[in-house]
Formats: sequence, structure tokens, C-alpha cells
Amino acid sequence: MTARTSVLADTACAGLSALVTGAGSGIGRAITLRLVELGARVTGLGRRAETLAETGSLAADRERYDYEVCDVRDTEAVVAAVGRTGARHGLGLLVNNAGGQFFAPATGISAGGWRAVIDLNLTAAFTVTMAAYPFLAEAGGSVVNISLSGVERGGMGMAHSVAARSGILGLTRTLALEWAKDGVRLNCVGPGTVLTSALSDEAGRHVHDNLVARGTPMRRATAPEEVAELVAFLAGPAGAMMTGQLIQIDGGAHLGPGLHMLPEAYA
Ligand SMILES: CCCCCCCCC/C=C/C(=O)SCCNC(=O)CCNC(=O)[C@H](O)C(C)(C)COP(=O)(O)OP(=O)(O)OC[C@H]1O[C@@H](n2cnc3c(N)ncnc32)[C@H](O)[C@@H]1OP(=O)(O)O
Ligand SMILES: NC(=O)C1=CN([C@@H]2O[C@H](COP(=O)(O)OP(=O)(O)OC[C@H]3O[C@@H](n4cnc5c(N)ncnc54)[C@H](OP(=O)(O)O)[C@@H]3O)[C@@H](O)[C@H]2O)C=CC1
Repeated sequence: MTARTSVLADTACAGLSALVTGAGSGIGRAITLRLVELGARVTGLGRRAETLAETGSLAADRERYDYEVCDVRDTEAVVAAVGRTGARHGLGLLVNNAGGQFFAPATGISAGGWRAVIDLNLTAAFTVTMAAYPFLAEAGGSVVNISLSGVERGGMGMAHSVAARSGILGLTRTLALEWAKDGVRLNCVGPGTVLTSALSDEAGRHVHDNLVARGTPMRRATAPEEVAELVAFLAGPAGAMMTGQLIQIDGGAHLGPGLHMLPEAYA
């Protein structure tokens, strides 16, 4: 069953200026499209111009979307891209969505593999957030970090990613304390399995078959649009007293058997 996800008022994000990393596909694209639909203007950021442009072609109002081609692991490029965006439009919302990992038992993760996943999912989010801070403080804005469901319980085959996202949770809560004086809020959203194209390879199918079919009490995947609606809620006035939270949007997957019951998925 697909849920009816669009519940916010049409103007819920009117006047908001947002930066969404990984806006060219999957969850980041859904967040971008929904924010524009709700009245925001959005800069998408990613490494591929074609997919970022395609997101714009799907937007409800193309005038309220632009993009920056940038690798979030390139600190210099991030500082420049975020600086340009902030100077041009201001920044009331940052969504750190770009991320990912490969699935392997910890013994199958090389030093280079560890570094790649930590750099992408932890260090890059820190870099982008720090570059955005002056603009967020100016606007009294907020940050939503896209994390993982189950991040507090661990997940087999994801040692690097869970470690990175646990770091993000610690960073989120610490900055929620440090930046409250500026009116800046930070929250984490932890999706369960979302059937984006990122999960179309063999490992992804394995995760889907096990996590959705056997590990999700609600017995279905999370829709990207559901994640987008939650992000828009957190960014708008209804979320004004929410900071330092991890909200899991996973059909109860974090309560279910969990990845520890599914070792064969990563054998
Ligand atoms: C409880 C309820 C829960 C509920 C839990 C919720 C379900 C969670 C489902 C999550 C789903 C998602 O996140 S979906 C989104 C997924 N999307 C993605 O993951 C795509 C993005 N991922 C990637 O591009 C790659 O994984 C990543 C490593 C991050 C990219 O970095 P790079 O481009 O730098 O990668 P490369 O240069 O190719 O490789 C860097 C190093 O990583 C190693 N490496 C790369 N792939 C590897 C592999 N499959 N196995 C081993 N090692 C690998 C290489 O050998 C290199 O190591 P050396 O040779 O030693 O240098
Ligand atoms: N799908 C799922 O089941 C779940 C996903 N998540 C998380 O949600 C987020 C989005 O996932 P999803 O939409 O499925 O994945 P996708 O792979 O579709 O999206 C990831 C996006 O991030 C961008 N990106 C990746 N690396 C970089 C980089 N170095 N610099 C800039 N942009 C980058 C990619 O664009 P480009 O390659 O052009 O740079 C892409 O648009 C990720 O953090 C993921 O781990 C969490 C739980 C479940």
C-alpha cells in the first residue's frame, strides 16, 4: 500500500532558501521537488550536472531551482559552492543527504574502503555544515542530516556507515546545543529501506529482500516522498521546537529483528 504523503499546507516552505546535497537522485531529488512544491527555492548539489539538471526539469517551478556541481569530499569546492549559494540566496535549510556505502562485513573493509565511507558520510557533512553555518545563523535556519534507521543499534555489513552516522548523530546533538543561541536547529532523519535506484544492484536487492520482507514490521519500504514530507515539516514553523532529534521513518525496522538477524545477507 502506498501512503498519501502530501499533508503539509501548500505554502509550508514559502520564502525558505534550501541547499540539498545529492539532489540529482533518489531521496535528495524527492526532498528537492517537495520543497520547491511547498514554496521554497532550492540549490541542489552533486557531482553530475545531468542528473541535477533533470531534477530541475521535474520541479514545480524551475525558477526556484538551481544547482552546483561539487564533490562534497572536496573541501575547497564545498566552501566555494556553499559560499556562492549563501551569498546569492541566503540559507534557511541545509539537507545533508549525499551519502552511501557498500555492504561488507568489517573484515572485508580495507583501510581505503573505511576512509571512503567515513569521508563521504561523516567528514563531508561536517564540511558542508560548517561552510553553511554563517548563513544558517543569519537566517535562524536548520539542518536535516539524512542518516540510517537502526543507527543506534548497529547493523551487520555496515560497520563503516553506522560508525559514520553515529558520528553524525553526535555532531547533530552537539551543534544543536552550540548553535541554539543562533536559533539554528539540527535534526537527523533515519530512513529504513527506500527503493531508490541506488538499491538496484545485487547487494541492494539482497538488503531489500531481507530488510523489507523480513525486517520491517510494517512490511513495506519507505517512500522517498515520505522522507521528503518529514524534512519539510522539520524545516518549517511546525518544527521550530525540534532540535537534536533522530527521527526514524522506517515502518518500525529499528524495533524489528534488525540486521543482526540477517547475517546471511552479508556472508
Ligand atoms: C536495524 C534496521 C536497519 C535498517 C537499515 C536501513 C537500510 C539501509 C539501506 C541503505 C541504503 C543506502 O544507503 S542506499 C544508497 C546507497 N548508494 C550508494 O551506496 C552509492 C554510493 N556508494 C559508493 O559510491 C561507494 O560505496 C563509496 C565507497 C562510498 C564510494 O567511494 P569511492 O568512489 O571513493 O569508491 P572507490 O574508489 O570505488 O572505492 C574506495 C574504497 O572502497 C572499497 N570498496 C568499494 N566498494 C567495495 C565493496 N563492495 N566491498 C569492499 N570494498 C569496497 C574500494 O576497494 C576502495 O578501497 P581501497 O582499494 O582499499 O582503496
Ligand atoms: N535508499 C535507502 O534505502 C536508504 C538511503 N539512506 C541514505 O539516504 C541518502 C540518499 O540515498 P539514496 O537517495 O538512496 O541514494 P542515491 O545513491 O540515489 O543518492 C545519493 C546522491 O548523493 C550524491 N553523491 C554521492 N556521493 C557524492 C559526493 N561525493 N559528492 C556530492 N554528491 C554525492 C549522488 O549524486 P552524484 O553521484 O551525481 O554525486 C546522488 O545523487 C544517503 O545518505 C543514503 O545512505 C538511508 C537509509 C536508507
